[in-house]
Amino acid sequence: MEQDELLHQLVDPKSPINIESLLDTITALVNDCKIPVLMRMKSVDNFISRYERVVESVAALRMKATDFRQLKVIGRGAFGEVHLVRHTRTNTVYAMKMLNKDDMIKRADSAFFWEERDIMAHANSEWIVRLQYAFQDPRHLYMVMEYMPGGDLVNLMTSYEVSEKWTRFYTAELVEALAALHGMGYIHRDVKPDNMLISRSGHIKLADFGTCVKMNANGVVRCSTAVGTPDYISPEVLRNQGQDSEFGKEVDWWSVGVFIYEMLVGETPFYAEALVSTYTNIMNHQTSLRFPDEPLISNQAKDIIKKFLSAAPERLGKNNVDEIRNHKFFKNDEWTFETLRDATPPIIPTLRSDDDTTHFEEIETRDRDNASDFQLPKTFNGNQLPFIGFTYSNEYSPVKKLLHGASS
Ligand SMILES: CN(C)[C@H]1CCc2nc(NC(=O)c3cccc([C@H]4CCCN4C(=O)Nc4cccc(C#N)c4)c3)sc2C1
Repeated sequence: MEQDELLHQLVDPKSPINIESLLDTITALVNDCKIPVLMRMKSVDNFISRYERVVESVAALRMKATDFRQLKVIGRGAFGEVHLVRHTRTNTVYAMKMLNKDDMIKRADSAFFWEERDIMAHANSEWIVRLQYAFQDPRHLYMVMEYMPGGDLVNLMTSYEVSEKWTRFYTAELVEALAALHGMGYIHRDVKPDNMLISRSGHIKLADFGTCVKMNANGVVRCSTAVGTPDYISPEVLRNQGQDSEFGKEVDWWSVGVFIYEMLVGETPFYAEALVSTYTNIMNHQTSLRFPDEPLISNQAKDIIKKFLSAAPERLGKNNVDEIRNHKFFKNDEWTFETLRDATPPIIPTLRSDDDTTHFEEIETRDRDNASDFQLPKTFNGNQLPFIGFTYSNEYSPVKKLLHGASS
């Protein structure tokens, strides 16, 4: 029956008209209309006086920032920070990413977070950091994610001399994580050690999906803005910067080649003082790729690096992931790609408590005086509209229980 179909839309986590999205909508509308200038209009004033209290009471019942105790800043990006937090009701520790809505609106960059939210919410993969909740208030978006107490691989590389044995393990896990992400139809575009985090067990997961993009039916992406960090960016993404270009998931396999080189050599293969020289080295990778005499690198390691750092049409992984898994670099007597998850990782983080942050760099708290740089808009700008539908909870929400009873 039609009502049943509608009922199911209300509780489907992927529906744009599920209950969370509808509550986001009424909240956004009130917040965008609650402007003195606008309320001089009768229709706006009547709407606000009917809904302002309702929206306030709804906000008090929904998940909010004060439900979490801030413990420590563990990361910072262009539009926000990640904090280690403790959910007061359940006492559980999470990593909570906060993105500043004002900055995103000002920079007209308020759509990149959808891929990150959808990937972490629906991946259901041991290789991808999990999204527990997503919520928002008039100033920020919040993503409550599983805490990865081992820190990122940059921190590991600066703390240890990484052997080929370790590199083999972490590269194999990265290959499986990218295979899972590509399997969901996404390209990462910014694969680098900063985005590989170590869990309590010592296995790694991919994080930070802001640069991800969905492939089209024939597995390519038409997109000109070159994103990604210079050192890891592939030549085809660089070459077609600006023009409309097509590229596929092989851009991520290029970055794996850079990653292997960096773990074994200690610096990235195309690094140069000036950014433009790094770009030149990447474009001329056939000639610029060099292996130093020290440290000694095995032939199979050099071979797989060269096969990843090659032109897109003949790059390793272009046809399928198995051509990567079968490369002799991964041959070893401790694990296979099938048993990888049960293998013992090189480093199992030593943790004194569930909120131990010793594996994260100290980050100075930015004393942004928010009050000053947030001014109320002069008229209806629809500044809250880009964020409608962002709120997510993977738990069986009370609404679902209520509706489930009704529709069964
Ligand atoms: C230019 N446009 C198009 C967009 C391109 C993509 C993009 N990504 C952004 N991203 C950000 O603004 C941002 C904010 C906080 C932290 C982080 C990462 C970078 C540092 C750590 N981090 C992160 O996500 N950490 C993380 C994630 C998950 C679990 C744990 C733990 N434990 C830690 C990124 S802003 C922006 C603009």
